[in-house]
Amino acid sequence: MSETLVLVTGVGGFIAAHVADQLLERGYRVRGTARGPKYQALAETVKRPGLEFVRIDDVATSDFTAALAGVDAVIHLACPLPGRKSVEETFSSAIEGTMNVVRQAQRAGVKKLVVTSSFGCLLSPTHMPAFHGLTFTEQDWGVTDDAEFEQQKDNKFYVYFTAKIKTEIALWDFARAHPELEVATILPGYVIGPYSASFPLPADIASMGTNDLVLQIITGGAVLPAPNWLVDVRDVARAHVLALTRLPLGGHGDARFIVNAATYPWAKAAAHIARARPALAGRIVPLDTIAPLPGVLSGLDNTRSKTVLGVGSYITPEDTLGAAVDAVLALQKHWAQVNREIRCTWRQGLLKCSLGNIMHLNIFGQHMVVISSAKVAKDLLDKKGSIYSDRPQSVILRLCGYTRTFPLLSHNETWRKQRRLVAYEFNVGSISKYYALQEKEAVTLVRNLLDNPDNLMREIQMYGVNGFTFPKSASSNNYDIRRIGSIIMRVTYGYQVKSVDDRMLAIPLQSLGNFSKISTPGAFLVDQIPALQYLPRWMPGSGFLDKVDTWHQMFMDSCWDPYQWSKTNIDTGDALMPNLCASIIQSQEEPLSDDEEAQAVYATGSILGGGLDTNMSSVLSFLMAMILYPQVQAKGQAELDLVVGKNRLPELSDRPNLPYLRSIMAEVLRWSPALPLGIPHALEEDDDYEGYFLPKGSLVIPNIWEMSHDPEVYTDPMVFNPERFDGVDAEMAKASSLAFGFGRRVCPGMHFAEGTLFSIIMTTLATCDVLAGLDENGKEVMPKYAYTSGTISFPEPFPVKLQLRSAAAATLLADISTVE
Ligand code: HEM
Repeated sequence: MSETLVLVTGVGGFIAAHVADQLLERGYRVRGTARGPKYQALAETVKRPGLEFVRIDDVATSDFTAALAGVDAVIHLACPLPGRKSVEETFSSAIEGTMNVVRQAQRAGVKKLVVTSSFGCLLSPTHMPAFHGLTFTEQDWGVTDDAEFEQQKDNKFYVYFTAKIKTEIALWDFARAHPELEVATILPGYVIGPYSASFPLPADIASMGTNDLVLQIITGGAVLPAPNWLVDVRDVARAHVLALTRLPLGGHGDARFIVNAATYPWAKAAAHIARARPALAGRIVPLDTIAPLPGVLSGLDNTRSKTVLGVGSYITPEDTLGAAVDAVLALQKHWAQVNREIRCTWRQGLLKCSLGNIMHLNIFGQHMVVISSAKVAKDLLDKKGSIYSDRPQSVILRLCGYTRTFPLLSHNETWRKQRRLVAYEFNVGSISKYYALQEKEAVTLVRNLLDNPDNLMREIQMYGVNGFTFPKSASSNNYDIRRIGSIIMRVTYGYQVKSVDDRMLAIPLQSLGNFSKISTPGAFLVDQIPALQYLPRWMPGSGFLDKVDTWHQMFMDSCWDPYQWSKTNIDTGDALMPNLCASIIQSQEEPLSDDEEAQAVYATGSILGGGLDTNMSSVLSFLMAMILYPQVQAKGQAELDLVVGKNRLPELSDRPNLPYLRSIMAEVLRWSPALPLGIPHALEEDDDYEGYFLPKGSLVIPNIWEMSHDPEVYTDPMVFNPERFDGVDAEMAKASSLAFGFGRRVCPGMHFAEGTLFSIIMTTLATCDVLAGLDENGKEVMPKYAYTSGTISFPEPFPVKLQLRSAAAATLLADISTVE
């Protein structure tokens, strides 16, 4: 064994472990640094001749005297990946961490230093040049800009790459001032591949390295629409070791090395995995939904890594991807074995994972906390509402205007103002004034469905698939599914929707459809690279900005037009009373200021967005459940016959006397929550929960579907079984409240929503049998429990048939006037 002792910082990390392996194979002695618990685990489990460990808790501030004793060379790799730390900590770990090690090494007389840098040090931290069809060489440098940084400091990638650029500059400045030092830097592309066989496997996603992107692809997550300069971790480790052996290599112009196998976009990687691993293909998002890159991808020139370092030929991207997929699959198996089951399925357009009750993911540097237990959701989102009530901010949604409405506003004063404006109108004490309206609209829905049952599913299909496009040929009466939209327009603005083409509802619906498309994770690169919003309109890749203009205009019209109509018509009597808009306007002694008026416009605009699809989804789930569980239907009808009789239609005032119907409604909300993953919250401060560290800025996703299907709480959770509540309202409330979210962001329309849903349940069951529809051959088609993806989830289309229970029921339905 060689006498040369190399200090490897952050030795448990993805690349560092391979570096240590390769050094040992070449006969070097290795001393690895690791932090507290990691140090303990390494010292106890990794026993190899020539390898020792030393504990360093904070690379930026710790004393390295003991670590550097007798050391001949340092390979410095320890650095957090994007988003793993706050801005200050990222800078401190990257710049101070590197300089602390380098300064102390120089003082200790160590001459040879190899430092891991990044491809990000070759270009601006905006990454715009990545799409300009260039070829980067080691002569290229990223330039940082303090003013731009101020604008971009919420962008984790920008922060990370700024820190890396500053680190490399500081390092080379120091090297120039200390010519006795022999320094080399390694600038790899995205590093993926197998894990070292001699070190412990990563304990969680946060410590997977960039293999988390591979995990994301094979578990149906979004495919990163970013340049992918791809390189195998074994080649990157080899380059570090070769650089060490080749030192001295000259000044910074000569001793930087791009280490990269190929330019291989993530979409191509996804396509390759789908082809090479057919068993995984079904898990990968449909390839045609992956957003195209916004320009011509630039390349990295790796010539010098071959000619100067002697890397020779790189492992091919296909082999690297194969090894990375195997590594990730093995890791999942390993995690499962250590009794922490990981279940990842692509269902609702978002990564839905559960690892025990709470799971921390790090995806493209964005921390995500997925909560799958009602208790944890309440502990965090309810009890610690002061720090768990923010919303993640999306550039594309802001550009289109949607973040003006309070469901998407940050947890700030404007959100508070808007929420207050609607809270009173929809609180449990105020909503009874809308009961009559909800009852009438339920009657109209049932009547229209009896006349033409096909409408419901045909239109729902168009909503789900095309994003709320209206059928061009729909006749003016066929707007059953918009019955709920009609209720909301009536309640919010006092506006009676006149026909299927009524612009006052059609525009908001189209705007909602746009929202659905725009908010799909990963759909717009500008969310990853915010600088794209400033692209000049003539530039390739700026086409999305024209669409943004159209969507923005439609969003503004959808909020302002109905508001203006309502405001103008309060006094003419055309606006039907009561309505939310009138309540807001009339409750003010003075005319609203411009800002107050804008808040009223966006608060009322939020109601249609919040209350339409959610309620529609629940109504469809109710109809599906009635077809699949006829015994439940019969029991509900029996209760109605007993309590209400057959001589009148039920009313919302009957609700207290209809416990079985109440449990049907609770079971609908539990069985098929309309927002299976809720709306993500964002964490405003670092938090600790039962040993988990949850970093500030994390996206907190309440996995409502999992909570509502927890087998430990709900026996046979997939079975629609209202009996599970034993008629106890508190048990029903526990289940149904999950569907409406948590904490300060809890759905403000929940009582109103329950009124609408209950009206439809009771009117349908009192008058009709809900039966399976027929296919073109006259055969019954039983619905399947299958739901569309998207934030709000609908049952996949299924045919339904309503059949009048009696002639008396027909008379009762016909007798109700629906004209106000
Ligand atoms: C079955 C029907 C409904 C369901 C399942 C539902 C569910 C939800 C959920 C899960 C949230 C997110 C809560 C969170 O962030 O933790 C939410 C928010 C919201 N809902 Fe509902 N909702 C329904 C009906 C309605 C109705 C009828 C309205 C309006 C009258 C409405 C207005 C809103 C608004 C404005 C928000 C945003 C609240 C905020 O961010 O402060 N929802 N809803």
